[in-house]
Amino acid sequence: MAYLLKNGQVYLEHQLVTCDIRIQNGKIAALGTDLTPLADETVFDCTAKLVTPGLVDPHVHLRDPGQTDKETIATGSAAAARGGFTTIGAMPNVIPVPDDATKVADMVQRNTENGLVHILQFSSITKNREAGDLVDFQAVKQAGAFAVSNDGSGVQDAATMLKALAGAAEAGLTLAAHVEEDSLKFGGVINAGPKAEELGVPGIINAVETSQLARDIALSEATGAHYHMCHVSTAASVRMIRQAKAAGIPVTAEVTPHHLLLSDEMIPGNDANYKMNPPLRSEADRQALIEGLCDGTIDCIATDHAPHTALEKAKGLCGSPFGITGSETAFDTLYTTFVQGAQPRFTLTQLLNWMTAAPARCFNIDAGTLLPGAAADIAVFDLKTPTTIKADEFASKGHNSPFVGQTVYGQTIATFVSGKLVYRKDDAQK
Ligand SMILES: NC(=O)N[C@@H](CC(=O)O)C(=O)O
Ligand SMILES: [Zn+2]
Ligand SMILES: [Zn+2]
Repeated sequence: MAYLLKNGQVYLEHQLVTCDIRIQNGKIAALGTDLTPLADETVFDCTAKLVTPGLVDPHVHLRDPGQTDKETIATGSAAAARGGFTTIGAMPNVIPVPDDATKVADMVQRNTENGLVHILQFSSITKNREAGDLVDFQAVKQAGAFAVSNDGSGVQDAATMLKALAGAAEAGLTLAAHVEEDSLKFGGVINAGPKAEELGVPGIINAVETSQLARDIALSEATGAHYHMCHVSTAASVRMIRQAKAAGIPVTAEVTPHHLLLSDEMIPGNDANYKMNPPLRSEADRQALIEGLCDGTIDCIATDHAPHTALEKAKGLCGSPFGITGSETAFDTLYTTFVQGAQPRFTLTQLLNWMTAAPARCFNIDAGTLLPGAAADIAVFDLKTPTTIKADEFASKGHNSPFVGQTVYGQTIATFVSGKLVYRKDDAQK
């Protein structure tokens, strides 16, 4: 299929320009004003719409294989497409864990066969994501892994982390770290603080994150290996990353929409849709995350889309698993609060950079540009029409989102992956 996207507000190399985009053979064929439709082209009127490189989300959980009651590659990638994402990184906490060349190759094939968007596959860092043997990083890279992570748990042993960083760097793979010191967790379910006391539930202290981050920064310095921190949640972490970067240590970091938008004070009660790992922290932490993103300490935004079943999430703060969905609410909630809101904190181009080129840079992904010759991975957003987030409209199987019921701007109108229309709002509504 060939398309001509007419007259959009196009995010092009860090600027917004009004222009047309010609899509031919899965690629951006031309940009220009007043391009005349060719005979084989379907014209899309994008007047007053935002047209951007498809969003890049380096951190999602697709649950497939192993927990397909929560999500599948098909539903998780459809959720990504509905959120405007065209490239996602799939975490390896599936069953079996992709921890060798055969299992990674199998995942890559499943992702290609069942995915609606480009799905990049993480291998684990250690065998079965457990203490013990490291994965053969060269082998999993050859099998198609784009990065390594034990997400869902931190690597508890320092020597293992040292060797993992050195090995991943040697193989040319980014190591993405879930940073959590198990011995300091003490059964916590939300942030330690007044809210946990009010609700009478065990709290998670900041040092669960920062104590391991301090170790990891030291190990990144010792090895010279690139270290990417997943879902930064505390002000102290931001400070430590800022210092590490100033010292020339090759650290990058991501923050989630929910840690930017919510603090533990906003937890309305015993509601598991506010339970995730790391937990929502204090308002001061939230403000530090916003500042860290704005000053370049935090490099990019990643959703940590973590679907769970309604049955599991009905079990309250203490009984339910950690995690909330994010793919379908990331752009509109962030845009509405931080760009379009009464007290804007980001420009639209900043937000788009953090959701396209910046994550692509952290992981060496070839995505996030609309220059001619690039893959036609494109999202079209409506910034003008308010819409209410409804769980029954999610493409994800997971309905565990604290943002349901919010009225937002920035809903996705259309998503193209390699020139193929994979999501269109009008079709979804039929
Ligand atoms: N973030 C979460 O709360 N949960 C994630 C695991 C993870 O990202 O650590 C999950 O897989 O459910
Ligand atoms: Zn994690
Ligand atoms: Zn995760």
